[in-house]
Amino acid sequence: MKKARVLLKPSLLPSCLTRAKYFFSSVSQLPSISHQMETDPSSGSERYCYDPVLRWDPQVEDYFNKAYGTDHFARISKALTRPSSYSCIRVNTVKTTSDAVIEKLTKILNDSEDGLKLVQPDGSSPISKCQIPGLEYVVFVNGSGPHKIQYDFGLENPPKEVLVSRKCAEAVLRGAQVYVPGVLACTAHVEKGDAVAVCVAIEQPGDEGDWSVNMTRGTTLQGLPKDPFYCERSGLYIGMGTTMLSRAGMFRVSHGVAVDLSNRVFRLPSFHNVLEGEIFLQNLPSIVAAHALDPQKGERILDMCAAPGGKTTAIAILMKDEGEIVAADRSHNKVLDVQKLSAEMGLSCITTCKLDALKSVCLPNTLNDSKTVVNGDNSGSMTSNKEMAFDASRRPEAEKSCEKTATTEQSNGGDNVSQAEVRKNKGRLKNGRGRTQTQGGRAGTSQGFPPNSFDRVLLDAPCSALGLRPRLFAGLETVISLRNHGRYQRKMFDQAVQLVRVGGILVYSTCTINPSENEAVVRYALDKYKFLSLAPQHPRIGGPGLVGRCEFPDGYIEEWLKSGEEEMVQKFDPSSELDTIGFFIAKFSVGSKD
Ligand SMILES: C[S@@+](CC[C@H](N)C(=O)[O-])C[C@H]1O[C@@H](n2cnc3c(N)ncnc32)[C@H](O)[C@@H]1O
Repeated sequence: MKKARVLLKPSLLPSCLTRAKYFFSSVSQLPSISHQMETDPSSGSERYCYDPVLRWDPQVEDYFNKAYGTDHFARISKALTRPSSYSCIRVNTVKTTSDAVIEKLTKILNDSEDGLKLVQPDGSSPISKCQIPGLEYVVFVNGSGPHKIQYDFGLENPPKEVLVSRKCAEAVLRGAQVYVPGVLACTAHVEKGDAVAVCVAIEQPGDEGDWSVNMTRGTTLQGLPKDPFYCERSGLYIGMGTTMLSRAGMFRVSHGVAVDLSNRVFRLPSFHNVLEGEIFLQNLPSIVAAHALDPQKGERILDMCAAPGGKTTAIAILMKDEGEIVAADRSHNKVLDVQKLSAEMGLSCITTCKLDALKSVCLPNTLNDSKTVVNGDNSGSMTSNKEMAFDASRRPEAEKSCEKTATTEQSNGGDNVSQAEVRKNKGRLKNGRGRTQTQGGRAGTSQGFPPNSFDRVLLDAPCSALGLRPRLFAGLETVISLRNHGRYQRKMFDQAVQLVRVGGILVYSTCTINPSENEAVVRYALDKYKFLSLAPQHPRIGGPGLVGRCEFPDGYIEEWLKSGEEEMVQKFDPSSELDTIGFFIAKFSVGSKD
């Protein structure tokens, strides 16, 4: 067995370890996930193993190599192909406590076969409470891997196989089952109950610089070198399991588990449908982003790109469900997801609306034309509005009329309504239709909000998502598309900055490692809006941002942070000891806008 590789530059270790000190007192028993697996060519283990190489567009790779250094980027790239070695659970403290959740999860794991596999080498529980001050409501469940799977076949006698899509494999590596829609191909004559090796089909380069899997669903595999995708599957085996359906069944039915993957390269518990409403599976940096916003009870907060509502609900819990959070998203269906999650978690301070973040600011001359509607889902928050620091009733009538929130079509048919009607509806909805009954329905459209109408704004921007783990393919992003993400985010930022009141806070976050969407957006913001300044974040467990600039071969110059700014942001590096997704958080204080 080769030795585990050191994942951090030695010079970075002291500061990272200080940051990680609290964290690691709870996640200290994690088996290393950087072991290279033993190989034995004669047994086919070079082929039947998990050792993926993440493919990038060459220019993107070049850009990231310049930004991070070649060795560091190679480590990031490798880390992205693996799941984080633990699951992070945010406890809904409005409903329960970490201790109660730990007790319930322990029982659930003890009662399940899979739970036994998670018990740590020293026999201790894989479940622990986060030790970072202020984050005691976060619970970790350690997983393990990569495990060497005994496929028990040599090259002469290949295993029966099920080939799954990349998306399916990424979910399976995070602990999901292999569901029927994810199956692309299967060996001939597979019957229900057969032992199969599960491998993944990853996009391959085409003749015209395109990428595709190029395989028809239902393809028959023989396990022979003449199989389609034979070479490409090498090193892409994610486990061994038992088929729940015959080959014919897998391609006939539309849903259900295709393979019970009992022997996995990575073992992480699945929390699907577990303790619904009491817990939420969320990456640690996302929880930290909600803390960076530092929401206070009674404040009025805008979450501009809120769906599915992970951060919205985290913010609501930090506010003890007192105040008003407007959770907006461009997608109608996704807004319904936020409503559903809020209801499930029993949070009443969340108002939802469909709103394009690029049109979030409604200017005074549009106010007269705008429609005002009531969000039945927000009936609870209407009550708590009375206590709000930024009380809607104290805002000018013109400002209030700018808002139009969820379920409105149901209450007023989407027509313009008077304020009196609005208030009447609020009361009716509060005592009438239950929150969950609004879910089936509709998300109202907002016309935007007046400038300076929020105490705090979170812009958790749509991004290239190049920090998400595990990721098995990254070839579609080009330097141009990466720049375009940054452009889109800057436009959203232009809106966000107008909506925060003087003295308020704006948090910008992404789940990508791409500096064009992180440091370059911060540079843009600080250079354009002189009234913004970077604010300290608590807790600060991420690493520093990138200082400097990048000159591209086409002459484009991208400016990043200036010296002294790097420690004000949090950059979560997937290859660091924290073992999180790649994530970026910048917090801005809004000074006088004059
Ligand atoms: C990174 S996700 C947000 C995740 C969310 N904050 C959470 O923690 O659960 C980005 C979201 O932005 C939304 N989005 C994309 N473009 C948008 C736009 N122009 N206006 C509003 N939302 C947008 C997407 O629908 C997506 O739900």
